[in-house]
Amino acid sequence: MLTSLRIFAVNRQKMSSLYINNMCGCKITTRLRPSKPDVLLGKHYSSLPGLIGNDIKSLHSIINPPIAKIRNIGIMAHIDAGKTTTTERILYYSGYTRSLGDVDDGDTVTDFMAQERERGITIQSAAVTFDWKGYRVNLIDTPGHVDFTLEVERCLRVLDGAVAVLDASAGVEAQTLTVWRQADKHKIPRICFLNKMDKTGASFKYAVESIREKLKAKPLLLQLPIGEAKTFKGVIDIVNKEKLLWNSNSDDGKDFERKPLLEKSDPELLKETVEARIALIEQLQTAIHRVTLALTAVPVLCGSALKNKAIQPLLDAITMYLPSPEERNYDFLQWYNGDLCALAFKVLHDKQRGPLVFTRIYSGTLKPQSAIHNINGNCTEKISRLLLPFADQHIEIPSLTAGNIALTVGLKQTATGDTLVSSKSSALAAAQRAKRREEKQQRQSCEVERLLLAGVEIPEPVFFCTIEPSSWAKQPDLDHALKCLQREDPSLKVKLDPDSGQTVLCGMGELHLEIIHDRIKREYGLETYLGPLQVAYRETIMSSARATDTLDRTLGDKQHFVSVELEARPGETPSVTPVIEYAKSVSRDLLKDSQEAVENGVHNACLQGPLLGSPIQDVTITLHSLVIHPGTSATMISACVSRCVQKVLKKADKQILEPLMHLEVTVPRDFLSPVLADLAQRRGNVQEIQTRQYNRVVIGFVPLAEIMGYSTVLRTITSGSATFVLELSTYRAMNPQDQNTLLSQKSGTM
Ligand SMILES: Nc1nc2c(ncn2[C@@H]2O[C@H](COP(=O)(O)OP(=O)(O)OP(=O)(O)O)[C@@H](O)[C@H]2O)c(=O)[nH]1
Repeated sequence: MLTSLRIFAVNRQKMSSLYINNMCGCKITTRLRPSKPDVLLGKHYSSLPGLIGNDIKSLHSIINPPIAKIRNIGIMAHIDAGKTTTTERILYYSGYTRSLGDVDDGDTVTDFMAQERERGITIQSAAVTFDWKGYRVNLIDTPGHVDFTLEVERCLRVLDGAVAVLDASAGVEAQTLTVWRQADKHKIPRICFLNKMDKTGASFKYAVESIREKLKAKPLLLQLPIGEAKTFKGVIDIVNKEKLLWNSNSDDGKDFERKPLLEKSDPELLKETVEARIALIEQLQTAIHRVTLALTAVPVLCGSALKNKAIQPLLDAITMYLPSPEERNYDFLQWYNGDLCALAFKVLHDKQRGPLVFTRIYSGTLKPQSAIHNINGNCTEKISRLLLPFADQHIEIPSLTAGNIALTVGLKQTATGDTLVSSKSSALAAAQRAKRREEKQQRQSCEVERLLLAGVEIPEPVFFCTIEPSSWAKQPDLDHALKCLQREDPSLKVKLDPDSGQTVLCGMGELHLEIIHDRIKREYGLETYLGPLQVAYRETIMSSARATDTLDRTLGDKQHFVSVELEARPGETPSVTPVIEYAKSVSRDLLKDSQEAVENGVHNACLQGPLLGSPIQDVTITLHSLVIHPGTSATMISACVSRCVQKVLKKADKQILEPLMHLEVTVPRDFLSPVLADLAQRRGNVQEIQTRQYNRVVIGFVPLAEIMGYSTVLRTITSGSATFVLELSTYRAMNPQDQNTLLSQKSGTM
């Protein structure tokens, strides 16, 4: 369909240098954009069979390509594996950028997005649309840092396929494993790209072996490298028995002679052979596609993004072997019967255009100037404009069908992770269909969950700190900024400290909170002060206790009377919220009206434990007796229960739980000793030291409280040669000595 299109060009503006270094050594860079000479496409590359010609931009004007021609893919990688460089090359070869960006020069598309941010126009790389040989590819950004694993997970849910970029000199690394597991969870077909084949230490064999051993995946080698490290020149296409060389000086390389079938001497034989060969290759490619979709094997390709080698075959593999949206089995689609069902997977705030919502359409059609119903928010909103996020241009379009990624303008309530349908009645009809087709025993909430695509579990934040504006007058502006940021990022929690009245930010890591702080300044122009970073502890009890409490109060002409007796004991199974039980002696009739108030009281009391005021977990509360006089308000019932729970928790043996982190440090062997000595001082527990080529990988556990600011120390003791990945493993009971030290510190007696 050809339509006249309105194009919003996103301005590129040169900005001054900004460099934020974070805990794990990954970086956000924006620097002055130097003008770079255009680099020619690899001349020796020839396309694989079965694909449409080279008219890369032809689909730019096609708004709704056939669904079979759509690929929604993501690139996942360990820090520094080359995700950005590979993305840059992909955008260049697909024709949407005219010069090659370089992460080391700070002039990549990602950088220009950060520049946009500096100007207050928040256009980030949530998704970039481009076309490759007749296919529409939506490349969805997946952040590489562990602080953003939630964001990775959210993005994975809108992908139909993914490319795992590996550093060929390191093979599978910690973060590759994490995102691989997440992709397993969402059953996403993948291909592996062994990048950095030009790098010293690059080993195709080693990297392939690590896929087999660490990812427990079956590698399907589609290519072999021609040379390794300094001698890397190109790849062999195993399926088509072709050499793809990017070095113009070595164009031969045939080591056996082949006698060609000639048109002149054997026309019939030649025709038959060509047909048979095409059929064979088609069959092979279908088989590769099939096993990739079934997740029984992973096609493996290799190349060097930095040296501009083997990116085009990677693009071909994306379109050939990764699935189209209609090949994915999305269970919930049956409930919608072709009606609109879409997922808002990223919300951005643009100063000019207001909230921009990136949306994946699963079924039905999205149209501007139309109302949609947000199931999570239970609200109806209007989309004013619909845009296609083509690289750095946003194209206004009249409609978009299932399988596509759209950028919507006008949705003011929608938050990241919300499910959008055409109307409330459509949501109800879908719920009815789900109900009818499900077995009767299944609970209503399961049905609703299935209808809501937003099934991402948000992990509890491990860090928190207070945040204050420069003056009280700015507090409403700060509240507004935090509200917007929370809509974008559900892993950011904001609460009010009940004692001090201060605003508290809770996040997934040091970097997460640093970035929030930075964004408040850049995007909302607010100077704020962060309090010291604190670890989110939890509390539990180690013994049972019983207590009673009575509340007898007259307010106005009303008398409120509650008497309660309850017991707290350590929970049998881990649970972050208290398990509530009712003894037989408690009247069921009385409970009918007061159960909600009782449970609110228990939950409120468990938010602040008696030792540090941290949330209580792994506890069971049993209500043994409850007396309520008629006319007593729910607030009074909750207040009495809450007070009694606090009393009983104080009586029991109390225990602080601290976050224990899983740590992986990759360090050159010469620096192993200082790293181990330093970890020993941090109450670290080393489980294993692996050999990875020239490096050693230290794997172990360390309490979060001991690892704050680790990046600076690690950089110093290893001369900047080590990297590390930190991830929450569990909450662990502190030993009595450490617990006493912590309590003394907190109470200021130390
Ligand atoms: N030798 C070599 N270096 C590469 C290659 N691809 C990327 N690099 C370098 O590796 C470093 C990291 O590259 P990026 O593209 O920023 O990697 P990334 O995975 O996006 O990194 P994060 O965003 O920090 O996770 C840069 O210094 C790149 O120049 C490659 O094919 N060969």
